Amino acid sequence: MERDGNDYITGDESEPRAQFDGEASVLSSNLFLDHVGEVTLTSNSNGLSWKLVDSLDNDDSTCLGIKFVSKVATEIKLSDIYAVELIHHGSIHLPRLQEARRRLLGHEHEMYRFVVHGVQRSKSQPSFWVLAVYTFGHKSLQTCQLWVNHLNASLSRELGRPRNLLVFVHPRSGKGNGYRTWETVAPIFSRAKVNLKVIVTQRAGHAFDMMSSISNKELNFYDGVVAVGGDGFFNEILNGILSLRHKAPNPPTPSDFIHSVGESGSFLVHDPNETVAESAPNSEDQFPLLSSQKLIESGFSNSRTEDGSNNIDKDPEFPIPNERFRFGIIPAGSTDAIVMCTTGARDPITSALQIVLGKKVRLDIAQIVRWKTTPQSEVEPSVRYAASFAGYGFYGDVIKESEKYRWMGPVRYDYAGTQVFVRHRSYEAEIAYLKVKSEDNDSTAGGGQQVSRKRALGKSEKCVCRVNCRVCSSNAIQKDTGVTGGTPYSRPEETRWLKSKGRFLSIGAAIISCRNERAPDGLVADAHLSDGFLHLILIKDCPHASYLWHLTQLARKGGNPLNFKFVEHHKTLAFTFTSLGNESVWNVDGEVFLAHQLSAQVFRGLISLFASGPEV
Ligand SMILES: Nc1ncnc2c1ncn2[C@@H]1O[C@H](COP(=O)(O)OP(=O)(O)OP(=O)(O)O)[C@@H](O)[C@H]1O
Repeated sequence: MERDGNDYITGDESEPRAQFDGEASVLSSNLFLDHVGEVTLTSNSNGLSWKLVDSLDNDDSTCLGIKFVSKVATEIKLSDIYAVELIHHGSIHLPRLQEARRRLLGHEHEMYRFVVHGVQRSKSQPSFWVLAVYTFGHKSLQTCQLWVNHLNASLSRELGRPRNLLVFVHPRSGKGNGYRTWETVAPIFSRAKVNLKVIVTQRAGHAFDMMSSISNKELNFYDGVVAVGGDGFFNEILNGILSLRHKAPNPPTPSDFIHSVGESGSFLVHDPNETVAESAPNSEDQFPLLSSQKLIESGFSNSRTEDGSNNIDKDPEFPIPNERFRFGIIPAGSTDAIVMCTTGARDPITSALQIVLGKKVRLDIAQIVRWKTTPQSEVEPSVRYAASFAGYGFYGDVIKESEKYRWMGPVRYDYAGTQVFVRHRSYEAEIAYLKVKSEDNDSTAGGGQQVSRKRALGKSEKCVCRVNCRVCSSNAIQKDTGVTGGTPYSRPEETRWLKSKGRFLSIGAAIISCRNERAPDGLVADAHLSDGFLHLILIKDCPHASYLWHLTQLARKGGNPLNFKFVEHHKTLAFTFTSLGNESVWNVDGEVFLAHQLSAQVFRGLISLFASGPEV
């Protein structure tokens, strides 16, 4: 069958035609597409498109004279293709009419084949990405090979896709499925030809140890590190990388914060040359290593080799923030709030696809400095980084209680939550937080008049963080992060502290919305991935029934858990906490952290994740 003069002939005989369209080469030929029929396949700089050679060949195109538009995809963007591979000789399934005609003409059923692996957005749940597989066939191996080479060359020019990744698998994460989750997604990485170093952890702290001792040279070889596990496991890897490499001042503190070192507003910087003495790990902290570092004076960590020399001195730089290096998470935990906030789905396949396609979002990180573990303890600063949430009181008690029931799997949180709720404990504390300009007029800031204004504006005013979020890409607050970027509080005369003192059921600092299956909109629905703010949520002591109502709102899609008199919501950049009575523990990204007194600050967009942000 001839079409357009000599341009195209049937798939059985056609040869691919390459043309040059400006800079991009355009390849076109007739092939057979599995379950669709004979198509003209064309590739250009945007991707691949195909058209049925003869629509009459398509069984579905007409019926009793009524024309149907085919629902089968007719194109795929290059940015949605993650692999192309030649597969063995075999059959291509064709629509009945084509099949019958080919049989009649005695054409061979089997042909050479290649597969284009890509992604599609799920129609029912747009944040879920599903695998899309297109198998093309042709009688000539050469033709198939030409297409594979052509597409692979195009893919190799796609920017930002990882080639080398370090993968940590927590085999017992969540319901104990960590390893199985990895086995489900591993083929996606091998098809995409990503080189992997996979480490299955043997114990808590294993990933931290490896990430804190890996040389910068080796780290620079990788395009990123992937955690197959939950939020706590990701936190361990995050801390492993940042604890030795992030050079930053201590969080600012008000002048009467008794244990701040130096004058109010003066900062200490991580000094890699500082001498570090090891002390026994604090067994009550979930995090075995960070708390084991006794830090002298300025209190920051260091890395030393056996001969006492400093690893970092000899090592090339591993800058933080790092433009190239990204973190990935394949969800296998009990809560997986970070994955839900950054991909919109709690789905290992979606996460794996966003990693191999090299998606990128920036994420704010909170630096939490503990000054004392008990009222009597020495000033012993110890640093922890958090990506999603740090909470005290109810949140700390639940995580501490739930540790007793780890054997229950994820339901331990519901069980422990009920027990802690029944006890209804409150804790006396003083919080100081930095006033930021937006608190004066921003409808999202809570407390006092702002809360009533927010109530008046209603829920529809919430600006939820989504793909290509404008808030995250604006540079209104901090142009950059940390000391290099110059935080607004780097000039003490410009800072103003506000205080809240009393009995609290809970104190929470959300870095992101913390969406999860128990709280579908998260604790702070309009928190952003990289707006450079901490959302301080202070829940004052209140009657049991009121607190229950708050929790009910939290568990409801579209609920408004912050719309209560006993709830204060402050957007801030830094805060301090001092316990004044009986004590709870802190919950940092789902892990226990003991602190009688701490200071915290946020670094805008400090790290990047292989994720695209939630679609909805
Ligand atoms: N092989 C291991 N055996 C025991 N514990 C481990 C191992 N590897 C990592 N851990 C620790 O288990 C803790 C919890 O892991 P993870 O966050 O994956 O699960 P989770 O608590 O079920 O999930 P989530 O944090 O989402 O609620 C982490 O702090 C990590 O240090």
